[in-house]
Amino acid sequence: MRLPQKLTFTKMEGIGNDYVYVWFEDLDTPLTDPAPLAIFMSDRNYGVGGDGLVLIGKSKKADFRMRMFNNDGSEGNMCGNASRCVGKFLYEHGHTGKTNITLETKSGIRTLELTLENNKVASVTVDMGRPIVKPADIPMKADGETFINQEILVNGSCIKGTGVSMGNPHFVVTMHDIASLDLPAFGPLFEYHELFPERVNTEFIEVLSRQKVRMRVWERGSGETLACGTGACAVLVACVLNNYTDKKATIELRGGELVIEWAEDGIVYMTGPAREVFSGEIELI
Ligand SMILES: N[C@@H](CCC[C@H](N)C(=O)O)C(=O)O
Repeated sequence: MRLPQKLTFTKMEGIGNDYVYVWFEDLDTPLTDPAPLAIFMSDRNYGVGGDGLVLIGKSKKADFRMRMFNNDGSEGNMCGNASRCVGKFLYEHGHTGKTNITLETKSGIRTLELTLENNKVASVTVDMGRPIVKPADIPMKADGETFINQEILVNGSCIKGTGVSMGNPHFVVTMHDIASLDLPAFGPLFEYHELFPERVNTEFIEVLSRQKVRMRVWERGSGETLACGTGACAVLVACVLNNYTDKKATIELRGGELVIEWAEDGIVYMTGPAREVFSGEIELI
């Protein structure tokens, strides 16, 4: 089966982390290799424009299924901001009337709890699963049970950071002034660092109080984005492990704020908004 000549899409954003969303009933056919489509759709000059592509479809294991691709075509196991947008898309585009939706992702089944205002989705709380801190499972080439505030050598400088996986790998680095950071120069040094065999998403943070942290992110496969939901969860977990914050805090990203809680059941919950920007039809070239 061939892809149709024209695809209907919806552009959505979760605190500025923008993806192109496409509904495919069956996510495995006819799209055997979504990477070129992700690169084309994300292109801000020749495509729709976004940080990547999100495919939504039916699932045999949960209510629905999501696959997400970065703008370089690589597939991410999980995407926090996209999962909130998927909840809004499914409800407002009439795919479900449920406000508690299970979503199959490459990192497991997640639950989306929709909060409605005037029958529109105002915010979504996502069960983001349990954080993984063992370096071998993040994955990170380091021994031991955790990697908390330990030094790594980056371009000749010793930099301390904490490794956390939220279904995808993150490295959290505390700094004094993240605003002046030259991320396009600095980010790739972490993304392609030999310590991370599957590359890494890196969060640069300033701890403002025990309930508030400011962050910027360099995402593997997409570069600097305005926000990263799994990144915000990894930041909260890293801050708790370092005793910088309480187990519930607001994470301030360039595109907006998320409330993250590492609850007593061991699960990390993320709450934030989702917004539809526009829908359209694009001719595939
Ligand atoms: N922006 C996302 C994460 C997207 C995937 C990431 N770049 C990866 O490859 O692991 C989020 O909101 O979590």
